Amino acid sequence: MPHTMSAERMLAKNPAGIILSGGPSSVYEEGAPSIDPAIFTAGVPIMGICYGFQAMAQAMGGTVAQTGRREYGRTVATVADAGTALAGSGAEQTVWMSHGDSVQEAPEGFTVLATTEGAPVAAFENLDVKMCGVQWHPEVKHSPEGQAAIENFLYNVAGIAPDWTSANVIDEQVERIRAQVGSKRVICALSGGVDSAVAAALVQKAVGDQAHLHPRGSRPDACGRGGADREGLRRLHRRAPHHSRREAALPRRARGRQRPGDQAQDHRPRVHPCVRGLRAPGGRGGRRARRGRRVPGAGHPVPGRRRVRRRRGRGEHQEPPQRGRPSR
Ligand SMILES: NC(=O)CC[C@H](N)C(=O)O
Repeated sequence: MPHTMSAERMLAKNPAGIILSGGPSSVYEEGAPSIDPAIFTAGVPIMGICYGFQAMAQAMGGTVAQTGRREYGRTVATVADAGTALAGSGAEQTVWMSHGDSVQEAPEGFTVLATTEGAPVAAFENLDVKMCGVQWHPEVKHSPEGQAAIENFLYNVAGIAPDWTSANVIDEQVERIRAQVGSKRVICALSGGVDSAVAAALVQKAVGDQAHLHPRGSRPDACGRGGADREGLRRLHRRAPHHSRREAALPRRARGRQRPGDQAQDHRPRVHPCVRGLRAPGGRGGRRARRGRRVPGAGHPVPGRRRVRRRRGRGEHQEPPQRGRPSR
């Protein structure tokens, strides 16, 4: 979320926690990024990192100043009291620093957890208001215990359950698709790439026969440039009865009889007519489509007629065809 967002709008998203990130400004400068102070009294768990830590300190009544003791890079933090936010830490930990300002005094009610040479308050927490912060950067690999600090905030300060799995994501998306589609029907164009294949699989799982899958070529195995698993695409395709029926209604030559790689003989429609009808101005068999020009979203063009004819008529004495547009 941008720092300019009002607390009201942030809270409308029902956040389980907020992390205030770092940034190059100084909180005491005029025009420095500020956060709607109402966010600090809303009861939402908040973690501050570097600039975010300083912004939180200032907003909660602490002091921030430039100390002249800039710290950059690997730094040793002395952990006097690991508390909850640094639980699991030893008496010292290596952290990655990048700051010129420091929190001089922690806000009232906050426990100072760690210090460094350049930062008298390098980490603090107040579990009553579910807030904590660190002067260093736990989000980079160079802070070896940074991940633990972030997990401590999420699980133990904010109390968020670590129950995210990819299976949940599928169920969630399926539910959302069902709610959005209702009893309507869906056209799902398959490019042969991974994204559209995943989207198609989700749509089909959600609404079954209400989904009409349209691979870019007329056969599933003609799809794609090797991005998606071909067998998977074939399976998806088999489960889409509407496509087969639609395909059966196509003229035989449009159904794809050519050998792979035989471009000149490729009479397949560049996209399924249903999709082309939606996308291309002039629709099915339109002039733009036949000339071998690109129709937005219509896959690769087959060679234009003119080029095919030139090739056929080429004699020994003639110049070989030039790439690009033939000159007149
Ligand atoms: N990386 C940061 O967030 C820097 C914060 C602040 N500008 C400082 O130098 O202390």
